[in-house]
Amino acid sequence: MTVLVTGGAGYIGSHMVLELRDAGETVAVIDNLSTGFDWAVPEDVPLHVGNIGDQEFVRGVLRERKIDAIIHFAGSIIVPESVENPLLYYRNNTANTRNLIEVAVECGITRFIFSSTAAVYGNPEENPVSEDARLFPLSPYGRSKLMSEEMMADVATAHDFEYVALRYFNVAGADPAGRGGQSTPRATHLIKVACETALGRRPKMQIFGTDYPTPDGTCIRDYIHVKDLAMAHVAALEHLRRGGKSNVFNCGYSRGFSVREVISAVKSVSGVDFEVELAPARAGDPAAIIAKSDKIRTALGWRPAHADLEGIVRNALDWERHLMDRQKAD
Ligand SMILES: NC(=O)c1ccc[n+]([C@@H]2O[C@H](COP(=O)([O-])OP(=O)(O)OC[C@H]3O[C@@H](n4cnc5c(N)ncnc54)[C@H](O)[C@@H]3O)[C@@H](O)[C@H]2O)c1
Ligand SMILES: O=c1ccn([C@@H]2O[C@H](COP(=O)(O)OP(=O)(O)O[C@H]3O[C@H](CO)[C@@H](O)[C@H](O)[C@H]3O)[C@@H](O)[C@H]2O)c(=O)[nH]1
Repeated sequence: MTVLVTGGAGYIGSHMVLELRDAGETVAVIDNLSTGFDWAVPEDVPLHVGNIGDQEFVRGVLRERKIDAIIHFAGSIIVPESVENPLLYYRNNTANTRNLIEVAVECGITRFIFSSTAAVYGNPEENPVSEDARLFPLSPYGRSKLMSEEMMADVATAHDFEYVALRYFNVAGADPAGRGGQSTPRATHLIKVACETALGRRPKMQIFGTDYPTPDGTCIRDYIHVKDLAMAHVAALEHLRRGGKSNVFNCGYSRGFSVREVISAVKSVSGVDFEVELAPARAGDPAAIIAKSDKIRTALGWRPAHADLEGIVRNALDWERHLMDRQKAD
């Protein structure tokens, strides 16, 4: 039986593929390579290049391989871009997920794991925020993911279909063994941007917003190592295979760092005091968001092993150096 990973050529999906392979699973990938890379998929893992919203294409892949479960990462991920182009997000994240689920149900695939996001909470009334808090996304990105969660709940009621929605907080870092990392050009994620600046790939970086109601005025986020996140999916897959029911879990460490604290960590780990400018706040950014994570620890037995900001930054910097060497060699 094969585990199908959509978006498996992207940042998180490619780590998932590595983790599944390490566990001896048979894996196949669907990716349209819009932000992913074919080289990020190991050569012995079949890569089907196409759109998850294209039902004929997906049906063909599901019929060709005996699929035991789908882990669905494919999507568009940038909060400010979703504010500028909401219809792109409702198509790629909501409509395409709908099309994928419809074919999954038609082909009798009953186990589905979905990449949701902390952005479904918006600005939480309480931090750390628990899964049953009020859901009030501030951006089309967050709403596009919340709609998918609601759709999956309805499908699970109507059909033989169980899902786990994992609400990721801010994913960062790279494979500690150096096999993968975040490779997107023009990335917008804080840790990646700061690492690029430390290594001279950008002349300077900006802090977006300095008068948020937080101790140092900058936004607070819960940064989770991509390897711990991949392990959360392994635990979710085991849960569904044991006959576990549909559920929603936060993926974070229950602690937050401000933008200034993250930049200090990158400066200290890299040893480079790079230039940082203060800039206006970005649209759609909540002030602070930290995961309550007891539910996934208790229900799925998830035990993070890389919850250390310096370690996350070290792995991210190592991957950035690897990308620079790769580009020099090309
Ligand atoms: N990175 C984060 O901090 C974060 C946080 C919360 C949730 N997520 C979610 O995790 C998932 C993966 O994010 P990522 O950071 O790895 O991003 P990414 O852009 O690196 O990966 C997304 C992958 O999906 C592919 N893709 C996009 N649309 C597709 C389509 N219609 N058909 C087929 N393939 C398609 C892209 O080519 C890419 O390889 C996304 O669903 C994202 O919303 C990410
Ligand atoms: O150059 C930069 C980049 C970011 N930030 C700030 O850093 C924080 C984190 O930003 P970023 O790394 O872009 O992540 P988020 O906007 O919090 O969104 C990420 O984390 C969400 C979960 O919390 C996911 O759903 C999204 O897909 C993912 O992009 C925010 O306050 C940004 O304003 C800066 O100040 N300067």
